[in-house]
Amino acid sequence: TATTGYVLVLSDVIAQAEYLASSILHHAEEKEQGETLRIALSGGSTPKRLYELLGSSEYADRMPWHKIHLFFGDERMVPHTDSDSNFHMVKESLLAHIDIPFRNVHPMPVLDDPVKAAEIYQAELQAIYGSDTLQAGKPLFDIVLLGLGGDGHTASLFPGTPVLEEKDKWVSWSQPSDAPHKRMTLTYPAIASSRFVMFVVSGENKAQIIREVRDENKPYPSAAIKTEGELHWILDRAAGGE
Ligand SMILES: O=C(O)[C@H](O)[C@@H](O)[C@H](O)[C@H](O)COP(=O)(O)O
Repeated sequence: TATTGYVLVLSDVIAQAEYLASSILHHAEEKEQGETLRIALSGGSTPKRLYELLGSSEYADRMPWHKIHLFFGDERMVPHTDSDSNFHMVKESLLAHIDIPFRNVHPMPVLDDPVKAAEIYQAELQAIYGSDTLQAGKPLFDIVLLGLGGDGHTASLFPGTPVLEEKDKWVSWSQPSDAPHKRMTLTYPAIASSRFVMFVVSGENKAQIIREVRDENKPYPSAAIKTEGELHWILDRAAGGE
């Protein structure tokens, strides 16, 4: 079944972050008492502005953080204190500024053995999901935020890496040829078990790859992203063009 969704081009990265923050607030407020909103956060530089906005006076006290669980779509296998760590970036830009229950934040574990680390994170997801198998109609995530690399990668699903073939595991790892660190990542099946996948991409330097992924459907890892729900592209004008 074709994935439904839309492309939204906002005037700039500020409007892009505002749109996403208000969208996340809307989805959180929709949740009944006792229900939770599960968000898989993306790493890299683009979403930092959104995290800073969610951690700012404009949103920090308005968000029902007790209802929100934050997961990671991927991670660099470096200590969480390292400046290359996605957890570190999220901690600095968001977690340090909000009052969210500790148990609602789910960083990817970083171990020397990435296979073990992936198993631990999968077990954590399965415990929260309440089953070891993903079920149609029961999404693991409400929202999965994804970025887009110049080589067409997303999360840590890099071109030519074995993790692209993963059909069962929810979490796995990869060693991209040109990336300094091993990576841990959600797999296609885990990302697909979602209500909303939102590609958040900005900057003129991404305009070409977006066209190739979206319009020319070139076989990039990001072009193979599927979701049970809706797939949206939330772009700034520089990336999305007119
Ligand atoms: O850990 C990461 O690096 C990301 O999850 C990765 O998939 C990122 O989203 C893209 O590389 C885009 O990165 P920028 O936003 O920095 O362009």
